[in-house]
Amino acid sequence: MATLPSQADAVIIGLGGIVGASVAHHLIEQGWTNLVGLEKSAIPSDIGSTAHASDFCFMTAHDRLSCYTTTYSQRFYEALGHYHKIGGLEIARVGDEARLAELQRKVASGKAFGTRACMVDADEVMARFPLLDREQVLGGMWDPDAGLVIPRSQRVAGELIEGAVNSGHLRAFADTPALDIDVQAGRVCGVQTTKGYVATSLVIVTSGIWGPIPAAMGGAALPLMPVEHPLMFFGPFETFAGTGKEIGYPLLRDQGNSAYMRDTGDPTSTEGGQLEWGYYESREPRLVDPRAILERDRARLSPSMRDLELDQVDEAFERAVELAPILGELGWDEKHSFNGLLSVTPDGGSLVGESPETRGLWFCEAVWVKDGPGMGKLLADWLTRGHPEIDPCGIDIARFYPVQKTPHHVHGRCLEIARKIYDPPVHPREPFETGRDLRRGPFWSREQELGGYFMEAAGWERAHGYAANETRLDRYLERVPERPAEWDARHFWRVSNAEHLALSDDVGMINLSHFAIYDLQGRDAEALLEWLSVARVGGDTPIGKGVYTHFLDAFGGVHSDLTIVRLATDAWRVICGGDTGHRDLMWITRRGEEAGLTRWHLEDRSDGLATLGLWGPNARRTLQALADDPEGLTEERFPFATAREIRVCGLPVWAFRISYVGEQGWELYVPFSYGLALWDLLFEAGVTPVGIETYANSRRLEKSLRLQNVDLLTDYNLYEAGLARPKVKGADFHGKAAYVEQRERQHQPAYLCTLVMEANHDGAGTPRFPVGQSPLLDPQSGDVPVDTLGRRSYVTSIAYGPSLERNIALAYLPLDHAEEGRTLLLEYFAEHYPMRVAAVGYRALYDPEGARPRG
Ligand SMILES: NCCCC(=O)O
Repeated sequence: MATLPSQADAVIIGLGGIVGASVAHHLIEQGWTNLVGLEKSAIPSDIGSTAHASDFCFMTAHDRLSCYTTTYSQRFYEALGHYHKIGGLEIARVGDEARLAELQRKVASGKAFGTRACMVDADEVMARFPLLDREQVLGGMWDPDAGLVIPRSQRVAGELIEGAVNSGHLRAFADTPALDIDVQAGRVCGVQTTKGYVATSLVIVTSGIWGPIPAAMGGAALPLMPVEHPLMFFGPFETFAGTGKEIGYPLLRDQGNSAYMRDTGDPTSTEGGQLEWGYYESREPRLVDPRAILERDRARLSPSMRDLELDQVDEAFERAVELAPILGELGWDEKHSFNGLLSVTPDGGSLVGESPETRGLWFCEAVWVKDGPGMGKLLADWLTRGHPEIDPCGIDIARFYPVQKTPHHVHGRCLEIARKIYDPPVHPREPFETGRDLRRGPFWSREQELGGYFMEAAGWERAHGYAANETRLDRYLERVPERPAEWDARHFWRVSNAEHLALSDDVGMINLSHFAIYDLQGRDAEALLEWLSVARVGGDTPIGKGVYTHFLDAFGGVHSDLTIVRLATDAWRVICGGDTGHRDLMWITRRGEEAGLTRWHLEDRSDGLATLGLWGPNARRTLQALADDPEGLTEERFPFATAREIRVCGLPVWAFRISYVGEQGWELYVPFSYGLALWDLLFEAGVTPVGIETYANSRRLEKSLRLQNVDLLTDYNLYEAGLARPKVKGADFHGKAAYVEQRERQHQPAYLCTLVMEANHDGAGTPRFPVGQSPLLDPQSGDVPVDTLGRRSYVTSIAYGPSLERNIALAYLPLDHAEEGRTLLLEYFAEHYPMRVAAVGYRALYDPEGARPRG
């Protein structure tokens, strides 16, 4: 038996599944040579989710990263000779028009993110999968590249590990659980195992449903819960007996019933295979504590294969038989049917990247078989090059604030996600029901009284509009179109657009308490912020000056979009969006450590300072009427992009003259205890409360303002995003070399453009107000434009702008399409809407000269 080495460059905990094996394979491919893999069971694992997985690969999803990792994985399996591309069907049943519409939306996502899915009618569904009752089928989606990992992803894991071991760069240890992770001064130092201790500065946890256990050993919280997933087998099913086929029909998803189905041809048997039917419990999913998973010797089949109770599936199974009567005819194989455990997370995304709690503790968790090799590649890129080739913001473990990783929060959200794995179609604006009322600004009680329509972001409750404004602003509602299509109007309140107009006519206040606010001070604070920022924030930057800036990754990709205000010679206030705030915090601390800049102190003010945006042509007049020093608020004495302390009827307010809504005004920062008083003063002075919808969507799009992780991604540089600065600052900064190289190019491969919808009526004459990310098509070719780096054009943000009376969108277009006046087609629920390019690069459509905020 091999002896555990005393030292390794990386230790993988949970090597034996498809994820651990893929991570090892891709690290070695990228030059890593001294890896140790620990597996508590056999190699490949015979107890984890890989061992019982159905091995499906459906290609198409509503998010770009998932399409990227699945496409990579599919090609990877195919190249190994372990992929059977039989295609996949997703069907809608008769009477379920909403499901059919969802499939149309999915086809559009496939176009946006690079898969080949298309709609098919009921006859074609039947031709491809003849086991169904034709009377039940409304139509479907065909994913031609979908398929099955054959013989098994478990076998692929075994082959990858064998190859890695044979390369001499991986030492693999079966039956070797990790007992503890040695962490000293916040850094991983080694792993204690049943076979001894191995020193290492890098641990990668790929333990699947057990992931939270090694995470806790390393001092980290991993927000993941296993959930039961019934899998039933019927047969023998003889259609493909003796044909040599391992699977005969395509994969079939019946999401309206939260179920899927496939045949297992089993060419090794003359009796044939079986029919497999799987179900995602959407009423009462059964979550399992990872610590309560049975040990191997106590489980009938395996720890991740629990016994199935028929009452878990009764109604769904009846519906399954309606669709596929053969399931009722073939006998149920009780002995081999089971409840497979799989991982769910609080937002449905995988958990990848370095733990915020412990340096050197990395995760690649909550990954499906269809994404295993893709995630392995992504993680290897991240560890080797410093960043993956696709922005990992949606899977980065650092996206969660600590409170979002507490057991109560995780349980509620995981339950919601488990219900949504297949059903119902998830709306892009859909709020969570659990984990609400977690973080509330001091204005919350007033917002309640006004009938706030609350949604949640980063734990904060934010009103998108106020019911009370429906009568106060009824004159504006006349100028705001109704949204007759239910999907377009879902989780949207028309009054928000009336508030938008009222703010621009007079003055409004917006609760911005969700901002993440970090005050930095100390000897290295200036050097640190200068090192991270594209813009100059130190040096001769005057005290009180606010600077809009970006943090770049090493390749010049846009990682953070934020504002930094100099508070004193050695102190700065860093203001980030709530959604991005925790990742920005990790970026500041970790890049600082790496640069040896550690003599600074950071105070997180996010829960102590509430923010009200006061904006509109009458903002100054209103504030002057309340301020202790009205003359101090004139244009001359309080210029744009400056900040200082003021008193508002005696209340201590830090006022920052800035605008994200294209109007004159201030962000007013106030200690929480004074928040209600400030709100009441402004309200009594006649200021209209305006929901966050205006700030985050409608006016943002009218001003062509980009949102990090939505329009701004590390996949694109600042020149492409239209946000590069006129001059490159002299001092060095993170990503500068790439930034300078990008600047020297004559053209960029793509440009972020602003587009307006020319005609928004669908084929039935219904006006549409698209939501979500949709592909753009070239009207000549009918294809999505693709730039020279292979990036596809899709609408990153879209909203109706009531001041312009148009749907307005942002999208990256390749150089040869980024041309003002050019028209592209937006695909939305299978219909096409002309979108005219109104601006290439950054130029606002509302008040393009920017006169209003400076007025
Ligand atoms: N558990 C098998 C995967 C099913 C699916 O991809 O829909």
